[in-house]
Amino acid sequence: MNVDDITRVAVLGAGSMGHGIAEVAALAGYEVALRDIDEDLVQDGYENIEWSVEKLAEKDRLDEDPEVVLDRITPLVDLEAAVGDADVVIEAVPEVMDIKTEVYGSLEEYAPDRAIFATNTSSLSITDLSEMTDRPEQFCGMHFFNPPVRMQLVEVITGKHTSEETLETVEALAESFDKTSIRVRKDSPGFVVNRILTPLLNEACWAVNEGGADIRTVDSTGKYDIGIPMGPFELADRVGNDVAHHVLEYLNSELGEAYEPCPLLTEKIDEGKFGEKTGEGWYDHDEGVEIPADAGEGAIERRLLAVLANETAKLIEDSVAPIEDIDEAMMLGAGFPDGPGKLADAAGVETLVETLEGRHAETGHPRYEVSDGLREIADNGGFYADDEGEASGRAYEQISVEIDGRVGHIEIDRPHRMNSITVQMLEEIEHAVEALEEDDDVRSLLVSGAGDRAFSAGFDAASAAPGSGLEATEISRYGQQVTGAFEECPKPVVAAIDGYCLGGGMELATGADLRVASERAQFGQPEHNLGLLPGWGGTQRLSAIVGEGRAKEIIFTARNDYDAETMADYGFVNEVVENESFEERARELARELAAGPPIAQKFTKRAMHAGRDDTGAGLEVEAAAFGHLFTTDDVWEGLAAFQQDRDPEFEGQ
Ligand SMILES: C/C=C/C(=O)SCCNC(=O)CCNC(=O)[C@H](O)C(C)(C)COP(=O)(O)OP(=O)(O)OC[C@H]1O[C@@H](n2cnc3c(N)ncnc32)[C@H](O)[C@@H]1OP(=O)(O)O
Repeated sequence: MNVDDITRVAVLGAGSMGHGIAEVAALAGYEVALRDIDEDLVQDGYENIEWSVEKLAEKDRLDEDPEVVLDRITPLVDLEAAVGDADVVIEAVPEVMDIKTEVYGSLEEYAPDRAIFATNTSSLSITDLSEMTDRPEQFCGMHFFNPPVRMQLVEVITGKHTSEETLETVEALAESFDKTSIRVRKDSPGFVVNRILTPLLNEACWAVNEGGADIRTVDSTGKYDIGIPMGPFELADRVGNDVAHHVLEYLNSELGEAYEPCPLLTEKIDEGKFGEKTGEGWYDHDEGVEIPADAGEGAIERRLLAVLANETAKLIEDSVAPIEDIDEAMMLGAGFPDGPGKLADAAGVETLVETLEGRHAETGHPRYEVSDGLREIADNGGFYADDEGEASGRAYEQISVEIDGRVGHIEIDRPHRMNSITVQMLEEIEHAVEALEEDDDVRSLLVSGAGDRAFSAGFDAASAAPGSGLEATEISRYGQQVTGAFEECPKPVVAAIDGYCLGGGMELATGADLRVASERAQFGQPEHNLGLLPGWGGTQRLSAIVGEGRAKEIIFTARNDYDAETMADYGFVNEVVENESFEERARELARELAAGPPIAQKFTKRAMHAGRDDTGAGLEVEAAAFGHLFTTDDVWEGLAAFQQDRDPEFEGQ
């Protein structure tokens, strides 16, 4: 079956995953049957979808009426009616073998022969499940992440009997759901994301169990030094300690003692402290979770990275997935800032091997045995090393650069985090602008954001940690320099703005000479919501374009929803273009400018910018203030409120 032949999708199980998957399928335009074993369960699932679809509409993220989406979903209890005419059946019933056996038995009886079966299991063998049916070649894993409507990743897992045609169709189906699929090429316990994430959580527990660390130190290391969105304990409380323990027990039974659950984790389970859902886990969630930004320890960082690297290498060695797919999966499925391969390369794979060897000598525990795969990767010079053993790494990791005729195109490329900007990305942008400036064949620059949700939502708030004012002043100065690089570039620069253009992202666009926006673009300088000020030139350069009155309005209101037409009225946006034709129009404009007179363009930019008041002095005050603000309680509050999705309460401290 081809993906174009699919019109009807049946989802079995209306729990949190089932109803989420049904919603995703309906949003993509499929007719969906949502089935569970009793009326109340199906109705609960359907009501959850109603709530979620309404939320999407409120956020302006629906192209059609919510009722139209909801009308595509039929809640049902009768299995035969649910699957009788289905092209694809996605099973998301509880992870209990007996329940699955019963479901697949009946399913085979009612579903048409053409139907593909896909299971959302996270911890059972795809091959075993496929063998419960008469169509194992039409059976594969389709593993979504929670909540499906928000999480970008789908692992498509092959079973022993799965045909290539089935895998390709399910991958295309995931794509039509607007998801990114990675193929798990072997039916291996935990697939990719859980296989890497759970040993990380386990290792965090072992670090505390051995008495050398407390949970806040470990979480501070994970969150602020490695840069994962939550500390390991914070994350375990979010996914549920019971869930993490269950996956570990499964890995332990299938793969051996290296996956022995840490006794401290087992204790939490015995005490019923499952995390957020029970109000208490590693943290007391009535009191809230506060993780210090500066309590990380290098030894713990190396230990966590070493375990990540070892697991990753085992998956590669076992042909479960190549490194590029593993890295992408961990970024999209677990919010890693970079994949484990990239993180390990940055830390030095050889160092991580030594860390594992040292811990193995000390404890004798099998989880520290260095896999053959990791040794080989270390010998080759890293996960992203070429055959000669030199780090080949792509020149850029967080942006992509291409030369299209006479236009140098820089694309900000972190769509899974709204193209938010890290210090590494600033370095890459600076390097790219310099390289394009020096390339005589390039006559104009175009800068845009990957995907259609954001040009950029600003500085990466997840990696920002209040603390050293001096460091923040430096980050501000550096951001000013990079956002100013467009201004100083002698060639004309066009910013192509689609989706959100906020904070540092808007400051980057401010540095461009012309701005083209899609109708759906949204602008703002929301830094005051975080207790900050626009620190990458926003207090200076925005006024030069829209005038001081408008600039103050934009900064003080801290809104994030200025629409493109309004920003065109304010003089910020030069052209607003229909969403569909926007990208082509931005390219066309960049091409037009590339045909202009380079010397006249260079001197025009220089003359116009030289005529401004003393922006240099203003930038210096901005950077000093930005640094000072990073030492205040208000920034703690602002960043915490963003991460916890609530309104901040500023005390002016
Ligand atoms: C000197 C420069 C300073 C600055 O630039 S300070 C930062 C200024 N920017 C902001 O304050 C904007 C922060 N972001 C937002 O308010 C919201 O996002 C949006 C309005 C842009 C979109 O909201 P929604 O449609 O509900 O999406 P979502 O679930 O919030 O975002 C999707 C994923 O993107 C991550 N993300 C968004 N913005 C940032 C950011 N600025 N830094 C780091 N991550 C960001 C989220 O956390 C989430 O990630 P997950 O799916 O893992 O939960």
